[in-house]
Amino acid sequence: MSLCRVILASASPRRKELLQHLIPHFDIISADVDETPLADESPERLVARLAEAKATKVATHHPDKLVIGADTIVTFGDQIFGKPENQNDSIRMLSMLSSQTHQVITAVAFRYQNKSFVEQVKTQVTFACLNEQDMRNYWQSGEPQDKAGSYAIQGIGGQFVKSIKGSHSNVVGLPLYETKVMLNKIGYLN
Ligand SMILES: Cc1cn([C@H]2C[C@H](O)[C@@H](COP(=O)(O)OP(=O)(O)OP(=O)(O)O)O2)c(=O)[nH]c1=O
Repeated sequence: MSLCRVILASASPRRKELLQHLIPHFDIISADVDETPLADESPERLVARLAEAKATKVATHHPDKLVIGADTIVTFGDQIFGKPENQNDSIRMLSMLSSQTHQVITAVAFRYQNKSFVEQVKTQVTFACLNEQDMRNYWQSGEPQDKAGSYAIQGIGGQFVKSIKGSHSNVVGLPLYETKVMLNKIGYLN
């Protein structure tokens, strides 16, 4: 039996790497949840609901642990971009993001002692102008497939980003500063 007090409810290698900056030892149990938005669900409601659903799913079997779930989405106008379904979907998203500013929202949910704590963080990202060939080549790299909005700021997709306003780690999938504040609030890092 593991002696770790914390479980990260995520299959994302990025979240694992980021959380390692705050907590030396934790277990990982991924939580598979249906990420389809509900009818008329706002981006803020969606991202919070999914982060909480991931944490709760794992916490059901581990009530004595701090379980951390997270979800990241990209919003542009009234559109919500999750992971691309295929190359056309990726090109559709990136074409809309080209030369524009969009928002990345990550919600972080803690499930601890039968209570939920959810925070969300927003980062503004401004893209350079992308042409069709850039987007096709990018798809072939394999990077956009499992990323919200179809890009990774921490990888090849970083060259599409002219500027950001707000937390960089939030775009990658776990806002480090805000997560640390949450850990402090529940007394974990004190
Ligand atoms: C915009 C952007 C997203 N992403 C990633 C963060 C998330 O891992 C992913 C969005 O999908 P999520 O559903 O938030 O997470 P996930 O399926 O990867 O992992 P899990 O649900 O098991 O926790 O997109 C980047 O890595 N870089 C970026 O620049």
